[in-house]
Amino acid sequence: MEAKLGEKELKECENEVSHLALDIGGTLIKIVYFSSNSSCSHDDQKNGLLKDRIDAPGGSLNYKVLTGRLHFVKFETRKINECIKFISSKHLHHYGDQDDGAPASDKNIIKATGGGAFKFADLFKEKLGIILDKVDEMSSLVAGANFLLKAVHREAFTYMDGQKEYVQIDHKDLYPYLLVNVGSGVSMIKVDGDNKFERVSGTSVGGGTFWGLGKLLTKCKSFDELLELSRQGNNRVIDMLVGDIYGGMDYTKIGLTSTTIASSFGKAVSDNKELDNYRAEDVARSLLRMISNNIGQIAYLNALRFGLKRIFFGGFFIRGHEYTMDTISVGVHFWSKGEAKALFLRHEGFLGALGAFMSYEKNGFTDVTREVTEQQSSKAKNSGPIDSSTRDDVKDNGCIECRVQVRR
Ligand SMILES: Nc1ncnc2c1ncn2[C@@H]1O[C@H](COP(=O)(O)OP(=O)(O)OP(=O)(O)O)[C@@H](O)[C@H]1O
Ligand SMILES: CC(C)(CO)[C@@H](O)C(=O)NCCC(=O)O
Repeated sequence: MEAKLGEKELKECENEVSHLALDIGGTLIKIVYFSSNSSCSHDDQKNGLLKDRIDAPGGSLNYKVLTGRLHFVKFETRKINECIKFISSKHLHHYGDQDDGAPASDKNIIKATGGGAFKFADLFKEKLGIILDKVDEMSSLVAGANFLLKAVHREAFTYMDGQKEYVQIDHKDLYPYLLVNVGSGVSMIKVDGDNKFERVSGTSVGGGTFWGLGKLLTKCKSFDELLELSRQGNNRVIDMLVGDIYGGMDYTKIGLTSTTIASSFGKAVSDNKELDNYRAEDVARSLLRMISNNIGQIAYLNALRFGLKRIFFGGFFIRGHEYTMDTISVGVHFWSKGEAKALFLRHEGFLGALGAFMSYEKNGFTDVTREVTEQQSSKAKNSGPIDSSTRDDVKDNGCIECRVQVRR
């Protein structure tokens, strides 16, 4: 489902929109923007929401607090013109930083990350008159992940044997962790703190590989169709299992059961079948399992390399898909003998865009995380993070209710 302007969106145009950030990837463009319902009330000030600003040298007078929603929208990069139309129709391009000293044509500066911030800079200038202010992709991913993990309640969860369990994140015990962003390609980042990280590995066998090969092998027209097919398939039809090689037996000595995949797609060698003789469902299932297993294994090896116990998986490949998450989790559990844990994020695909959004902090937004956290603490009288109350399915387009502090 791609974004289209509906009545709801048009209504939102009436709200005050501030700050738009983009993550333009190899396959998908992710957009995050904030729309406010109202400015902060006197009560909010009494409740201490502005306390830090008031106490801070320079005071709070330069800032106002807005309550509203962070919106998440995505488009396919190959349909970048639809994205540009969307931004234009909602007038989002007016909501970056204003460079008052610049000539009129260069006034709107929008934070953007991902390779497309470089590749499409001229297109955005030409079509929307905006300058893309490039934010490093890796630091955006890390900033986005840290923000979600610290500020958004019920953001991280484990998924194993069909069981989803939300994980309460202890802020003091968050670092270090491994962030595995599965986009078109895969980046693995060791995160040690706010803006403290190192990209320790990567693999080109990622979401683009699954979608690209899947498209060729099954003739699927959309990524979701391919995922749906995979749900209905049986990988044992094409994958060669240990039991296929060992006459139905386990290879106990090295810890392999008869049902372990010995060779992904391996049965196709001896089956004497053409592609058409396989069900597309089974092909899709084997492919998803192969890619997910491989990512899980490389992630685990990197966690082992640095002694990391928690691995957070993000990127749009995950897509909240049960079988993908299950395969990755089982892989990490199997190889680490239960020592390491795979965790997933509800806003998995928007880490980079959120990180770019957070980078307005220096100029306009300040302490978004804290404001979001404080909103809940004033509501629920505890110091935990907010319940993100995501309205729609964040797999596609959605929003988080929150409070942000912006420069006047
Ligand atoms: N609607 C969709 N269309 C295309 N791919 C999708 C869709 N939904 C999920 N995906 C998966 O998500 C992947 C892209 O994920 P993501 O947006 O995180 O990466 P990207 O930013 O485009 O890539 P990169 O970071 O490598 O430049 C695709 O390769 C595909 O596996
Ligand atoms: C090139 C990027 C960082 C672009 O997002 C991503 O697609 C990626 O991490 N690819 C894997 C490249 C590699 O490390 O082999």
